[in-house]
Formats: sequence, C-alpha cells, structure tokens
Amino acid sequence: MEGTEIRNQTDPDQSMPGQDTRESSTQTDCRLQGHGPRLSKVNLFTLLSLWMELFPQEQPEEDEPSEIRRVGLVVVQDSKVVGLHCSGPELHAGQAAIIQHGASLADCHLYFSRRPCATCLKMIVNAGVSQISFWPGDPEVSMLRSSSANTSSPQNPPRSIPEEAALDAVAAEKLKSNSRPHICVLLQPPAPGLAQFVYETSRDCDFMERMKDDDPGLNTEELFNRERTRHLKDFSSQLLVRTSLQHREILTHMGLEDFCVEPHFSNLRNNMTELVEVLAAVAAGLPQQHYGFYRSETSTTPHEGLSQEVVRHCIIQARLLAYRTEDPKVGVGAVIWAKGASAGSDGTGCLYLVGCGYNAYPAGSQYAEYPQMDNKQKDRQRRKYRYIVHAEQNALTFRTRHIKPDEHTMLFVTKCPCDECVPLIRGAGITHIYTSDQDRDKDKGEISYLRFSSLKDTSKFIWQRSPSASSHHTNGFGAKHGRPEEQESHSNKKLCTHRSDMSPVS
Ligand SMILES: O=c1ccn([C@H]2C[C@H](O)[C@@H](COP(=O)(O)OP(=O)(O)OP(=O)(O)O)O2)c(=O)[nH]1
Repeated sequence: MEGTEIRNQTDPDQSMPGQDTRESSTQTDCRLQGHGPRLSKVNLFTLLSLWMELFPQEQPEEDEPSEIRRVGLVVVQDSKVVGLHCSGPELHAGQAAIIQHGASLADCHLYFSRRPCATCLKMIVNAGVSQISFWPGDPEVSMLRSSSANTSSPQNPPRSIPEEAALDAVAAEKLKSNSRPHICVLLQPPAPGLAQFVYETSRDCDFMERMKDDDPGLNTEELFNRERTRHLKDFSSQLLVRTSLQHREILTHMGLEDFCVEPHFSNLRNNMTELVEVLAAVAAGLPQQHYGFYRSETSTTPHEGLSQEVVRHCIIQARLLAYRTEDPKVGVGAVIWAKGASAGSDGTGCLYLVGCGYNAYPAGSQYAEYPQMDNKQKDRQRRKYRYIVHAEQNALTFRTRHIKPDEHTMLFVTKCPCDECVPLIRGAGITHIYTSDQDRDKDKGEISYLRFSSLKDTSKFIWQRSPSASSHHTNGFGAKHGRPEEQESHSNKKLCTHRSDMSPVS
C-alpha cells in the first residue's frame, strides 16, 4: 500500500508531518478555558471538500446516474485554503483546479471528497502538488454505479466493479506509487465531544436565535432536529458507503487493503460517519424553510444575483470555519467569493474564492501568548479583544486573489461585522455582505456593532424570514418582520439577551 497512509490519531490536533508545528501550539486549550472542542485543520479541509461536493448545481444531476461522480476539492497552501472547487458540467474538480491555479498548485495540499480519476490525477501529479488526500468513499469513477443494463444502486450493489472503474483504479494506483506527491487518506477522529458540541452550538447559533426572536413560540429544537435528520439522511447516502461489504470491496480496489483490517475498518467507518454527522448539524443551523438572506434596507426586495441555496452554502462554509476559532468563547467564520464576468466550467459557475478566515490570535503566536479572558474579567488588559484578529480580517489578509472593483465581491460571515471590521470591508471593496444581524446596533463596551447599519455603499443581505412567508404567517412563524420591528427586536435584545460565559460558537 505504498503512498497510502492510515492516519488515525487520538489527538486530532496533533501535528502532521509537513504541517507547521506552531499551528497546534496556538490553539486554545479548551480544558482550561471552558471552550468546546476544536475542529482540526485536516477535518476542516475534509469537511469543506465534502461540502463543496454538495455545492448547489444549476443543472441537477440526471435521473440516470453517471458513472462519474461529482467531487469537491479544497486547495491548501501553507495551511491556508486557496481554492474551493467542485465538478461542473464539463470539468472535473481536479481539472477545474488545474485551470484556475496552473503550476501554482506546486507545493499545495489537495483534499478531495473522492479519490480523483486517473485523468485528473495525472495532471495534478504533473503540476507538482505535494500531497493529495481523499475521502475513502466511492471514487470519482464510481464503483457503485454502472451504465450497463443491470444498473446498480446502494441497495443493490453490482456483482463486480464496473470495467471502467476497475481500469481507472489500476491507473490511479500506478500514478500513486510512481508519483512524487504523497497520496493518502488523511482522516482523523473528531475531537471527543465535537459532534455534541457542534450539535449544541448549531442549535443555538445566531441564525436559529433570529428565528426564535421572530417567533418565541417556535420549537427551535424540534426544527433543528428535523433538519439535522433530513441532512444526515441525504449526506449519508451521498458521502458514505452503505454496507461494510461494499466498502471493503471499494477500498480493496483502491489499494487500501490495510483499511479493511480491524480495528482500522471500524474506526474508518466511525470517523466518516461522525464527520458526516458534524456536517449535518452545521447545515441544520440554517433551516431552509421560510428563511433566507434578504436585503436589510427593505425586506420586500428580492434577493439579487445569487440563489438562496448558493448563499446558504457559502454561509455554511463560514460556519465550518468558525469551528477553528481560537476565541475561548465565540467562533466566527468568514468566506469571500467574487463573481467573475463569465462562468467557468467549474461547478461554482461564475464564482471563485477570494479568501476565508476565522477569528484567532495573530498567526504564529504561541499558546497562551495573549490574554484569552473575556469581558467578565476585571482587568481590561487581560481581555482578548485587543489581540484577536477577526474572521473578516483574516479572510482579507490571507486572501488569494485581488478584489477587482468591476466585480461583485461577496462576504459571507457568521456574525454581524463589528465597528473595527466595517471600514475594512468598505475599504477592501466588498460589494455584498451576507450575515446575521443579531448583534447589530449593540455596544458591548470593548466591541461594538454600531456602524453596520450606516454601511450604505454595500448591499447587505440579512438572515430573516422570507417576505412571502411573512405575509402569509404560515406554519407557526410569527408576523414580525421588516425594519421597524427589527429595530425594536435589537434594542430589546440589548437589554435582555446577554450570553453566559459558556456561550457557544456563533
Ligand atoms: O466582525 C466581527 C466581530 C467579532 N468577531 C469576533 C472577535 C471576537 O473573537 C468575538 C467577539 O464576539 P462578541 O462580540 O460576541 O463578544 P463576546 O466575547 O461573546 O462578548 P458578549 O458576552 O458581550 O457577547 O467575535 C469577528 O471575528 N468579527
């Protein structure tokens, strides 16, 4: 099994070979700070790749399943995400990455949501990529689907691997063993309690809170559980291999026989399931029905440009990033996408990634180098606020592309931008912001959110009840919406909702 590794460490943040060792030392020690478990970088990149595979498509997959499956891809350079891709109508995700990044892929790490086909792999190997990691489910050239008459399904596995998939597997194996890049499966068990932490914090995130504020009678827990179950079902059928038998067969054909041995096999399947559960919980934090991102200026103006599905997708990317926060208390994630003049052949259409980030202490700082206390501490100099770099600030600082004045540049952020960030966002030329405005107009002393309302030259799209749902007051959702009521709700919140010290992410 040359070139393939089982990474199954007990400490998810344990440094990887080739990974910056400072990275693990900067993390907040959750046991000391009361912070929930933190997502490891490997798991973040893995989850982002799975999520990219699920990027909403203009053209839904044909009824007759193709043997070529959609793939999500995350391109990482120096531990920073520099590309998010997915398969499109013409190009596979790997090909799209080659087209967009060219030889600058050299020394990048690539995280695929499936083992890429040999056609992509040869170009990627050729570009000098340093490491390729893939999710060990059904590969891009599917071993579960067949175009032959006896079409298979997850319920009825093919009696043998389709010929095309078997040939592709042989070629991929050859590329794996002959290539300079390290081609491996980099899966880590999520930190103990992470799934539960994500479950709790997603259920109470700003987006859910907004729904609760609008309709105090709404059973958000029930709504959240329903959404989570629905996502879990969808994501599992897409991303997991249903039976152990099928999974063993696939792994064997991919040259991953070592994974088929116990306890590795059970661990692998457990880790995969747990990560899919995390993804389902994060996605459930933004229930699809009746809510979406609508202009803040007047909630009756329909959303322009991006579909609600795409916006929601990008906000969920930001929510995943927030689980890498170094703030002992509040995680914030931000993603910036730009809309190019013409659609590429990537599954993201005209959109391309500009940058992403989460709130953290200055890059390269050592653990406990900076104060981590929150505003309940008495000494002002011991508070975190002067040291933490905000999610938007990291996304802008470590962006991979220039922001072009003639293009729409869209910031997706899980928390209302604060007064420190608003001028940066304006100065950088961000044209659209998608966010929750739960903290808008609040002044918390050390950090305030007063300037967001006066940010005039940027279109703001706020998570709120869809204007059409509001006018009908359907399904138990209350009637409150629109600017006057929103303002009333904010001032009320200022008085009555103060989060506790153990306040969760987002
Ligand atoms: O635009 C912003 C605003 C804030 N943050 C981060 C910075 C800091 O890490 C955290 C502060 O969150 P919040 O304002 O909720 O402060 P808190 O510590 O939770 O205080 P409080 O208890 O008053 O909510 O959010 C960002 O990344 N971007």
